[in-house]
Amino acid sequence: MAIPMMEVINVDKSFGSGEKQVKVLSQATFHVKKGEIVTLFGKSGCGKSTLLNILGGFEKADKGSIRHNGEPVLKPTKTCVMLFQQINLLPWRSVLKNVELGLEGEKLKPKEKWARVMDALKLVGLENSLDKFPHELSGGMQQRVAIARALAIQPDVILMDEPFAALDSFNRYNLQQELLRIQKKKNTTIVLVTHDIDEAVYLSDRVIIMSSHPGRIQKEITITQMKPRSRTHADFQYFRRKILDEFQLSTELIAPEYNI
Ligand SMILES: Nc1ncnc2c1ncn2[C@@H]1O[C@H](COP(=O)(O)OP(=O)(O)OP(=O)(O)O)[C@@H](O)[C@H]1O
Repeated sequence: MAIPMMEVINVDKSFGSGEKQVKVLSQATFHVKKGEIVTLFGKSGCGKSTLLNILGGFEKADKGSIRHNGEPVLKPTKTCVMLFQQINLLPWRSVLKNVELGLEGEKLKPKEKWARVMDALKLVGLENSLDKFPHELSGGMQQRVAIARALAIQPDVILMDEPFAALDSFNRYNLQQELLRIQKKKNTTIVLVTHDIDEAVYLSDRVIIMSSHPGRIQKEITITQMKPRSRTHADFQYFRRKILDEFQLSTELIAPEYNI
């Protein structure tokens, strides 16, 4: 059997010490295959971001192991990049320079660097906005720049922590659609954190449901509806309901935009 792209095995994590110690993750185990979009889904505070940070090597697990292509993850690397809800563009750098930032420190010939940056910018549809500065862009466009910066690095895995949460629903829907297009083209592996049920069902191949206090993997739900998915299709509603059922939320609550 092929080695999964990412493996999380029996991960425990606590914060604080003594009486103030709080166990945030317990025995978390899951894997992500190449080219999959896997979403960590659960209530606020259940440990989704902590688990994502551990996957990226930004936090250390107390117990258990994280493997990327079979190798232990001990620190952040450029093979696994993180995209945050806060977009973190440098305001004094143009779109082009912000995307180039991801390649700083890499030994690339100028021509190769240009090709990578332009390829990424074309993928997000910003190849004609090279000289614009972040304040001249909408929130959605800024997040596209951040996605281009991540893509230019050509990572194996992109970790996304609620990347579209700050956007209005039009921009969010648009970018979700764009993300699927880009992901399909590059067969990128994505691990996403969200508490937006629509986003989880629209994007994911698998949704990993987490319970709280401490965070555990409660269930994995494979979303078998064909992509691109219609949000109004009965199958889409079926998977939303299936996720809501995990939280014992009644079916009356399955209105669009419902967030856990
Ligand atoms: N560095 C830290 N030090 C102490 N406690 C922390 C730290 N990071 C997270 N926590 C605590 O761990 C718990 C899980 O936090 P985490 O951010 O992983 O949850 P989450 O599921 O991503 O929440 P949300 O959906 O609200 O972002 C929370 O109770 C949080 O306060």
